[in-house]
Amino acid sequence: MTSQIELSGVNKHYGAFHALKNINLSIAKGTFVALVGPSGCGKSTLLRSLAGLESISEGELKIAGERMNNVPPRKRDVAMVFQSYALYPHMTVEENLTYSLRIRGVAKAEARKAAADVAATTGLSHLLKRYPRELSGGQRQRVAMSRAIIRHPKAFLFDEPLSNLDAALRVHMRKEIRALHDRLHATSVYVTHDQIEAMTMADHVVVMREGVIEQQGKPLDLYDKPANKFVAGFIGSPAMNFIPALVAEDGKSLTIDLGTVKHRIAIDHQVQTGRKVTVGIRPEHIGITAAGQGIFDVPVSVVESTGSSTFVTASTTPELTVVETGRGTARAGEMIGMNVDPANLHLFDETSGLRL
Ligand SMILES: Nc1ncnc2c1ncn2[C@@H]1O[C@H](COP(=O)(O)OP(=O)(O)OP(=O)(O)O)[C@@H](O)[C@H]1O
Repeated sequence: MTSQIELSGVNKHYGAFHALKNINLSIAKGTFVALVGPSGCGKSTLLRSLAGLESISEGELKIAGERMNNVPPRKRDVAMVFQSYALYPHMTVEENLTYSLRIRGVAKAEARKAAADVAATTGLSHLLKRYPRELSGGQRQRVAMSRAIIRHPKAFLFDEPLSNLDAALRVHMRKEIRALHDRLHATSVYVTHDQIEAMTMADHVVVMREGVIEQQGKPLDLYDKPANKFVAGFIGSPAMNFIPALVAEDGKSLTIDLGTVKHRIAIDHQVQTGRKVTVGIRPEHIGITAAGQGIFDVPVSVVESTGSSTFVTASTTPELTVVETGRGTARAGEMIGMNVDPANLHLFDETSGLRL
């Protein structure tokens, strides 16, 4: 498939600060890509570099096959949708939508027709005469998206567009944005610090840390086979449990260290005997049984239920979190047994953090 956006060896320096480090990323036409990572990892810088709002220090950026390094933002033919909406407060919805066409010389009647068409797609037809202050957060976000759509850009660039909305509306809007992307056969790059948003919306997730792409791939591939401990801890909620361990002399089991107690658990592939590793176990991959019935027993410190699922914290060192479906059976202050399937264990080198 042809690449709509292609970054090769991209670096960005802000003075002495190295904000993007050797970024290589190829985005096929029609793909929805999410850039995720903790605050300050460089995801906004990367998005702004695509838009031309930041210049890149080294490397090459191509959009639809054309080198864009020195092309000004307005000539890149990409549309950015911001968290702050960036609507003109003194203009009606219709004027906000037609403005970018009008300044490009499109005739008034044609621009109004385009606005009406886009508004029909985004459910804004009845709001065209309103001012931004007369709209809800979700409606303003829809105007911001409509304003991007009306230009038929080569790519949509979203910078945390849902951060200002409440939880229920976020869930609704993420479906709406994804549906729009599909309907328009768009190419979208979406920045978020919310890994659930990234996992549910994107075809391709790019996980960044300190200016580096730590891993990129399909959402569930990142969940199933995180390349390192950082990605393992970042993708998945609640976060993966990490336990220090030593590979036993048979190379097929581990001694995990839970503070005061050590336990032997089986692994499903051979690892060098005596190697120090970190074992990762997702909270949803631990089974709870009665004490004495599992592979090992732990004391329960906290039980939190949302009704549909129950979060159990074991007061081991490090603490372990387990998610059970439904109300669960664990009680704070009691002992429980834990079971893990060796196929669900993730092993990382203790020093490098890389997957084994
Ligand atoms: N104009 C600038 N001058 C110097 N440093 C900057 C500038 N803009 C950003 N940075 C630094 O570059 C790093 C990456 O910033 P960026 O805004 O891309 O992070 P982010 O991943 O989008 O974070 P957040 O989720 O908090 O928005 C940060 O450490 C930031 O302090």
